[in-house]
Amino acid sequence: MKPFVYESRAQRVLFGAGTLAQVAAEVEALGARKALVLCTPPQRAQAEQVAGLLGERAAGVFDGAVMHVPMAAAREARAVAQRLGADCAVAVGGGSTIGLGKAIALDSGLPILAVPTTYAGSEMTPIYGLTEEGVKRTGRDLRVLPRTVIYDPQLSLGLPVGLSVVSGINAMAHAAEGLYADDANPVTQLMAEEGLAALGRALPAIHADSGNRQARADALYGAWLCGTVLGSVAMALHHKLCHTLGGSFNLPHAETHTIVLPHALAYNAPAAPAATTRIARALGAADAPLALYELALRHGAPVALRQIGLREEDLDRACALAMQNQYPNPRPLEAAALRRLLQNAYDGVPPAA
Ligand SMILES: NC(=O)c1ccc[n+]([C@@H]2O[C@H](COP(=O)([O-])OP(=O)(O)OC[C@H]3O[C@@H](n4cnc5c(N)ncnc54)[C@H](O)[C@@H]3O)[C@@H](O)[C@H]2O)c1
Ligand SMILES: O=C(O)CCC(=O)CC(=O)O
Repeated sequence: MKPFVYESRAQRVLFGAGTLAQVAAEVEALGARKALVLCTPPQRAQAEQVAGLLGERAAGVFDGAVMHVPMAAAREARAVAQRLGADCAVAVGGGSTIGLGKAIALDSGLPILAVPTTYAGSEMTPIYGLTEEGVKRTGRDLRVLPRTVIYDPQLSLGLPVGLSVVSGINAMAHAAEGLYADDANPVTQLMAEEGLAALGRALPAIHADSGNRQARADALYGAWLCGTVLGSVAMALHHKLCHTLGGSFNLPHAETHTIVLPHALAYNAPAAPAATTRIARALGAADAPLALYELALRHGAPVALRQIGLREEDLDRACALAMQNQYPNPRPLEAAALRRLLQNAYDGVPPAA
């Protein structure tokens, strides 16, 4: 075994059906007295329920979370938190809502308590993303890492099946890329394989029955592990492509991950054979990129960028943007090969190296 560094993160995690009932005690344990509850507009009722559980510890509900965290939304949320005298943010929702909490914490140091209701995994990372003037900027800062996470699978029962599948594959992307990260280590690789296997089992079961509580719990467990991997090691080509496509062309995040992942893995497979074998093993498949393509196709997820609103004439600009400020990647980025990858993802054909 090669020498390595593993940095653990200080977070408190409550996992299991009914754990949301602990939210007020957990806010108190953070030493906070006024929590601003964050959500998207469609999740306002869920956020109001959490505010009800918080009682007098609730400063209010702010429902301005938007995908890719536009700077304007971040500024508004920061101003509301300040105006209401909030000393804590409780983010009830997916990556967009947790991302809004991170935008507040980055500015103010306010602690975040995350209640994830999708499988994006943001609650386990010190990574934030902010979008301004059509460019998504990401960074790492320990101030944005949620201090407490409540994984209550009951809250994800209402996540539509389509969103559940793409969100789960978003999490799987964190683990898959984590397996070939240049700073990967045996501990994160163990979590990555376990996370991939848990989601590989859970997503078909949720597709068959969205009310399957065991599958909902498995998916959250997988999201936890995959998110931890993302938060611990470097991202590579796949995440760079998704951030470019999401931030510059306003494509939906989890769907973009779902479509790009098989193609990014096929691009990297010749340079990362051990990681590719481990992904396949976790999924019980012979061919990792194809297994992920089929997981999406068989469970009703989009497999083509043209299906989610990208225009073919945007592919050249997407390729040029992805070549800028590259993330470390096992296979060097070649513009012509990357352009082919994007064309394949646009057309929705099976992945090819
Ligand atoms: N920083 C990180 O580590 C990290 C990791 C992953 C994703 N992200 C970010 O997260 C964002 C995407 O997050 P997402 O894919 O979770 O989507 P999202 O948070 O935008 O949620 C998608 C939609 O589903 C709704 N929803 C969420 N949970 C629901 C539930 N249980 N029942 C019914 N509706 C529900 C939301 O209100 C929203 O309308 C992107 O901006 C992405 O960049 C960040
Ligand atoms: O937008 C962010 O917060 C960064 C997203 C990220 O790094 C993980 C992802 O692309 O799913």
